[in-house]
Amino acid sequence: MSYFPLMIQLDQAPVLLVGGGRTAFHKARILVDFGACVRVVAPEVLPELEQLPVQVERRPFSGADLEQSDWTLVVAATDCRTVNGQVSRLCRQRRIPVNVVDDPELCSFYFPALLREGEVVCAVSSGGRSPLVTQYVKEKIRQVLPAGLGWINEQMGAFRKQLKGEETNPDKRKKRLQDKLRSLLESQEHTL
Ligand SMILES: C[C@@]1(CC(=O)O)C2=NC(=C\c3[nH]c(c(CCC(=O)O)c3CC(=O)O)Cc3[nH]c(c(CC(=O)O)c3CCC(=O)O)/C=C3\N/C(=C\2)[C@@H](CCC(=O)O)[C@]3(C)CC(=O)O)/[C@H]1CCC(=O)O
Ligand SMILES: NC(=O)c1ccc[n+]([C@@H]2O[C@H](COP(=O)([O-])OP(=O)(O)OC[C@H]3O[C@@H](n4cnc5c(N)ncnc54)[C@H](O)[C@@H]3O)[C@@H](O)[C@H]2O)c1
Repeated sequence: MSYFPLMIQLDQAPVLLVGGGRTAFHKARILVDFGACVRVVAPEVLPELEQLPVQVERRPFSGADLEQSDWTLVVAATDCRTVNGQVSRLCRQRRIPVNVVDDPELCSFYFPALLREGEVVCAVSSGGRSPLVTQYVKEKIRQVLPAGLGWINEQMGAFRKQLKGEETNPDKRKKRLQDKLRSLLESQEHTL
């Protein structure tokens, strides 16, 4: 079954990251970028990972790490399939969403390919089949996005909030929103 693209608020969310190497660093940067409170548990931790705003515990993973069952997400990113598998199994028992970087079958969530323009976020997944496919689709989408989409989105958000208090007729409101978006897009084209 395909994975549902859930847009979840991760600001201040507790996330356990098991592993401190190259892939863990890659995942940590994404999680930190979305405001997560990441705890890294690994015997070795890359210096660049340690320099991120994360909490580091220099030791091997222990089942006790999952006793604190309020993890929003858990990522298993060690180079040991046995440990990654153990993390996945314990998380599933506790119904904690888990990502396993070396086995798509053990993931209850994937990291998508991401495009961000301000608060506009586009996420692509290949269903775990091929990250290169997600990268390809992401780049194709990037090519067709208008310049200044983040700014346009903010302008639309402010206008929509103002309109809610002014226009009670939903059809008229939608028409004015469509006109506003069209004018913002045209104004951006003129600035190119
Ligand atoms: C999209 C992206 C998000 C991110 O992580 O940021 C992401 N991987 C990215 C890149 C990438 N990963 C790998 C390569 C090398 C080429 C290749 O293997 O194809 C490249 C390309 C590169 O390096 O440029 C290696 C790799 N990846 C996985 C395995 C294990 C396996 O499949 O067996 C192996 C083999 C490990 C080994 O060989 O040892 C598994 C997963 N990788 C996923 C996500 C999840 C599926 C998402 C989906 O549904 O597609 C999933 C299932 C789990 C997860 O990690 O969430 C990010 C692109 C971001 C961007 O560029 O925008
Ligand atoms: N999902 C992806 O996008 C992706 C991309 C590349 C590689 N990978 C996979 O990621 C895995 C890790 O690759 P890497 O390059 O990050 O490895 P790495 O050697 O750079 O790092 C491995 C990390 O695992 C830690 N570790 C080992 N045993 C541990 C334990 N018992 N408890 C906690 N931490 C432990 C080590 O201390 C180290 O920090 C590989 O299996 C690789 O196949 C996935």
